[in-house]
Formats: sequence, C-alpha cells, structure tokens
Amino acid sequence: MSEWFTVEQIDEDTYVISEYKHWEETHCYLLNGTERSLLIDTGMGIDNIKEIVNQLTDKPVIALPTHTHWDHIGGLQYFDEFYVHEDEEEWINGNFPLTLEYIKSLVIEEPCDFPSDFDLDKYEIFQGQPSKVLKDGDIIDLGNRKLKVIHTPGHAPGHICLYEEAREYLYSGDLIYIGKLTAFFPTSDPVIYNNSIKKILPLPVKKILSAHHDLNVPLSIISEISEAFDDLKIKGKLKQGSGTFSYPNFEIEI
Ligand SMILES: Nc1ccn([C@@H]2O[C@H](COP(=O)(O)O)[C@@H](O)[C@H]2O)c(=O)n1
Repeated sequence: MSEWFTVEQIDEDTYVISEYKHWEETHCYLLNGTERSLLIDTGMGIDNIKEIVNQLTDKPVIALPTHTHWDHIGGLQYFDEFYVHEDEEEWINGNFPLTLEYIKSLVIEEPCDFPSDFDLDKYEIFQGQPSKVLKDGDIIDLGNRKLKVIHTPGHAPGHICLYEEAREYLYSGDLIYIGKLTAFFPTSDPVIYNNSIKKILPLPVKKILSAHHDLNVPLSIISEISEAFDDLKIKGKLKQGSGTFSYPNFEIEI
C-alpha cells in the first residue's frame, strides 16, 4: 500500500483515507454501499487514491468533492464517474480562478516527504465534465445507504456537506473542522458561511467527518462555530479583511 495515504476504518463499511504528510492534512471518506461506493473528496492528486479505494471496495465508485479547491479534486483524474454541485460546475470545467503556477506553489508551500515518483512539473489541476450536477436536497443512493446533499456555501460557492441520516453522520468538508476555517478568499463569503452553519445546526449528529486535520471533532464545535459567527456579526466583523479570530477548537479567518 502507498505510504502517502493512511487508511482508518470508521465502521464496518466506512473508511477515511488521509494525506497526513502534507500541510493540508486532507481526509477523504469511502462509503461502501450494497450497490455502489461513494468517495467524498479525493485529495491532492499527489499519489493515486484509486489504488487504495480498489483495495477497500469492489463496487463502482462515484467520486464527489465537497467543493472544487485543488486539495479536494486532485484524485478525480482516476475516476470515470464524479459529481459536483451546480455552483462549481464552471470551476471544474475549465474556469477555476487560480493559475496552475499559484497552485503548484501551494502544493510545496511547506516541506513535505513527497512520494519518490512525484513530479511537480507534471502536476495539473483536474478539469472535466461531471457525470451529474447536484443541487441542495439531492439524495445519493448507494443501495443500503443514502446521503443527502446539503448546499453549504461560504468557504466556496458550491460547497456541500453530506448528511447520512440513518447513522447521523455529517461529512462536513471545509465548513466544520478543527483548525483555521477560511472565509477570506475573494470567492468566499463570511455572511453566507454563517447561514450555512445555521442550516447544519438543527441536524442530529453523532459523528462529524471533516476534510482536514484532527479526526476527533467534538460535536459541540457546530454550536461553538455558530456562536462565534454570531458574535462576529454583532461586532460588525463579518466582512472580508476583518482578520483572524481564535477560539478554543478553531480559528476563523475573514
Ligand atoms: N480563491 C482561492 C481559493 C483557494 N485558495 C487555496 O486553495 C486551498 C483551499 O484549500 P481548502 O482546503 O481550504 O479548500 C488553499 O491552499 C488556498 O490557499 C486560494 O488561495 N484562493
């Protein structure tokens, strides 16, 4: 097995495939159903995630990035079938707003023990035509497992969370994780981010499966982030350029 990825089993048919060697510390989730499997996020494309996925499922795999930033779409190149939210169809299909050179500089921003065959000169930003374009409320049916698409923009315009009601699992992407939450990109919006948190707040959640950093995400973080955004709103800070604000489990950069 590749030394680039780390695999951990969450339950009998759910796995997390992580890239801990890189500063982004991404997590991708493989959900195995009776009919098909779903890979939520696909990592940076530095090594071949499909080789790992093939060891964990024999079902057809749908790849689904929570949003189309480079560190979530790198592995799409290895899958025939992938979905994106309608608000980022353009980004995945030829119009991503960052240059390849800038993204390459992010790939090597911090020292990293890359795989021996990794060649930055050959690194590309994935571009392609999704097999399906998703909208809020869509259901992805894996046979015995169903995932609801929740459109949660703010970090990125087409950001989605996936909610598995039967298990009360929230696949939270970059909306919720331990670390620095980012709403400062020109394509981010802190007010909309706050609205997305409010959309998640009423859901019964037993497990938060986030896209970055520490996997042990406390359930209380959802209400903590909500309260932090409300406080920033009261203080008139929900506008870009306001700065970085620190809380016990996370920061918010606006
Ligand atoms: N307008 C943007 C959008 C994204 N980036 C870079 O992409 C990465 C985003 O990573 P997430 O895991 O937070 O989705 C990150 O490396 C950003 O620097 C950007 O620079 N500008």
